[in-house]
Amino acid sequence: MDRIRIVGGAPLNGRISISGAKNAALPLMIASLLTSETLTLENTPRLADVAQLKRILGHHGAEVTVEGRRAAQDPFLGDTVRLTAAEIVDTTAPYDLVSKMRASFWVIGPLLARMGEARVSLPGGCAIGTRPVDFFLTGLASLGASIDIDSGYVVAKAPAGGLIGGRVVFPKVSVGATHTVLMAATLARGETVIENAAREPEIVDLADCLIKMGAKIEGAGSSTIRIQGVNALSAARHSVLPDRIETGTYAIAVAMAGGDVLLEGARYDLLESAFDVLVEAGAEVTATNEGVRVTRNGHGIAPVTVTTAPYPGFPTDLQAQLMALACRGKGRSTITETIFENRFMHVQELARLGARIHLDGDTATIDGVEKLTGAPVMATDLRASVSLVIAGLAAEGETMVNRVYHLDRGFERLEDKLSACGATIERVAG
Ligand SMILES: CC(=O)N[C@H]1[C@@H](OP(=O)(O)OP(=O)(O)OC[C@H]2O[C@@H](n3ccc(=O)[nH]c3=O)[C@H](O)[C@@H]2O)O[C@H](CO)[C@@H](O)[C@@H]1O
Ligand SMILES: C=C(OP(=O)(O)O)C(=O)O
Repeated sequence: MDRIRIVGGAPLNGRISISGAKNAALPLMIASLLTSETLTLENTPRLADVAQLKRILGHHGAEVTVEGRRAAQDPFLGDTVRLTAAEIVDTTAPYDLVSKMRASFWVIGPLLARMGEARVSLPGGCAIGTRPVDFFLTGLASLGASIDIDSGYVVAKAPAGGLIGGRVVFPKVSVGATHTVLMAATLARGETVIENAAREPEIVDLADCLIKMGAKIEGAGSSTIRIQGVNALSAARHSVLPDRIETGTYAIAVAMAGGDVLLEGARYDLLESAFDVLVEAGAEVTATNEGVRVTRNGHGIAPVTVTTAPYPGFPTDLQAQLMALACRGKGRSTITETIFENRFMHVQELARLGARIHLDGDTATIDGVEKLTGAPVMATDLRASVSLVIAGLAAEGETMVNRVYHLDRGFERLEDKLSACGATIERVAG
């Protein structure tokens, strides 16, 4: 299995091109199941999760083809993916496909809306908490679906004549449940109102694409989304939003290693809360015509106090990376995780590099150290893995990050992007 080898100490200088967002590309691809016509998605990142979802959509009958990327112009330019689900050939999403990736569970929304039935295995995904699906089930039930659990599968059936618009009130903000009910409601009869909807930019991106396909949606990006169901959706072309978590990750890497990097194609407006924290930590962050420029020269890293929250709050998907940065802070930082109850798997691995972190329930107290020292490490989820890369960039000597397949789920050619900016980092095949 491949590993990533890093020798720390070099600052980062240059340009990093930001890819299309994993967490936007996945629901957008799933939305292709809502129509028999072709959905064309530009700027789709090359990631293991995207490849896995291609397999899942293929299982349901979608033909997925990739128009070649213009590699000669920009090796990081995203793929244009064409998805055509002319017919749904199977409404069951089996365990062996769904268990590898949580977002694949979301096919339940389009399958149920278009075919009137779906049988979908309970999902897998990053090991960061129990991650139940109760909001999805009550949400779909509010659109008239009957729901049963049978041998690890959710069996959902729409009433005769299809789903019926309804009022869905989520008890807690859920990105996945909002995506799923939003997709299902586009083909339901009448009006659906989603209250306490997730406001993440990826929800807005999905809604924008659904609107291009003919859906009638108002309020995406706010807590209340209104959908008027239509009879059918049609072909559309849409460009996937830039990845704000990849953006934040490289911004934190620059804050950690020092240097001056232009994050090309990044959107400042998608990540203001995290940029505010980085400025507090001593980085300079500037929105430019080409993206976002991040620098840290001369100053040390100041400690931070941060609590993760749904958008527009500080994202849980940057919590591990920020913790790596705080390990080199001059003083005590506090990071509270409010979204997932078990998202601290990076703590014991950061400790291998010399970090001093104390965990108490949902709060980590980090006492910054003068130096981190390279070591072999291994992470059990995507963002935890990249936090170890960030720590390795500032550690003395060699850090070897094992189980790289987690990184490949969410970061496109991470080692190439960082080494182009002067980091000593390489993939070791094995
Ligand atoms: C592919 C994708 O986009 N993944 C993102 C998505 O995950 P995902 O959509 O799985 O996360 P949710 O927003 O649903 O989870 C938020 C919280 O709600 C809870 N919950 C959720 C659904 C449910 O039915 N019942 C329930 O209790 C979860 O356990 C969690 O505590 O949003 C998370 C929160 O921003 C991000 O960390 C993930 O990167
Ligand atoms: C938790 C994540 O992914 P998933 O929801 O697919 O497990 C993530 O992107 O950080």
